[in-house]
Amino acid sequence: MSASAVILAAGAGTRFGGAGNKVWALLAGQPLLWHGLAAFAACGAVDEIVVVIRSGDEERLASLPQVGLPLHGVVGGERRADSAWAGLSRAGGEYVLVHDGARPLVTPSLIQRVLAATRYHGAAVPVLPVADTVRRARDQFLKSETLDRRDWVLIQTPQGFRRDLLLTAYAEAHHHGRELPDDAAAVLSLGHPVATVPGDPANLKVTRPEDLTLAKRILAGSTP
Ligand SMILES: Nc1ccn([C@@H]2O[C@H](COP(=O)(O)OP(=O)(O)OP(=O)(O)O)[C@@H](O)[C@H]2O)c(=O)n1
Ligand SMILES: C[C@](O)(CO)[C@H](O)COP(=O)(O)O
Repeated sequence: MSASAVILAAGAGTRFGGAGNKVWALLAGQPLLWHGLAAFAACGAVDEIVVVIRSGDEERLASLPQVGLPLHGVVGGERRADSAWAGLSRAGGEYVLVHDGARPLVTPSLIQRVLAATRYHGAAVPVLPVADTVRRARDQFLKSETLDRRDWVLIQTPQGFRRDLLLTAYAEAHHHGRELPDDAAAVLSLGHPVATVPGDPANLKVTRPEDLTLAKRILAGSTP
């Protein structure tokens, strides 16, 4: 049963600031994107990687050190969902794992965990419990509304799906003009269940500059 990884690297990196797309920022001497590619190659359960890049990044992608799996570069779109669709359209596996290129600390064991649950349930995502109180706030002041955190989880990637299911879900979402924060949202809107597996607190999304500092500390094995 073949599996493809679709790694999304076509964002603008607006919140990260600075020049260029954050997936090319260096972590331990290699771009953030490369670390994710290496983890998928090391997991031993994926047959190919589709890397979704911005137009103009083709040479940069080709110049990355090889990771030992076939890499196919495709150009992404304006929104994350557009890029996921572009990657999905190139993926050939029976199963697909869609991953943020901005999550460099994904591990082979997390990938294997997601893929095993995906094979069983058709759709699976890694999640973290919410440790802090979650309360609505506006204009720098708290509102009284507080969520029961036991009912909520934080969602990570990679998110795994049967490829035919995710293709149908994205086609439907596009047809209805739905905004999709992640890939699971498309599948959930079909009414299909999405299983959860334990995520990894270290699998952070590098969103702002301080996240890169944290990722460096985690990789160096020091206490954040
Ligand atoms: N049109 C887009 C938007 C996002 N992504 C990718 O999706 C992942 C998660 O997105 P996010 O963290 O929001 O990245 P950016 O869109 O680059 O950041 P920002 O929203 O701050 O501009 C990133 O790996 C990003 O490269 C993508 O491939 N195509
Ligand atoms: C897919 C995701 O990483 C799950 O937590 C998240 O939804 C991406 O959000 P972003 O605003 O595109 O960073």
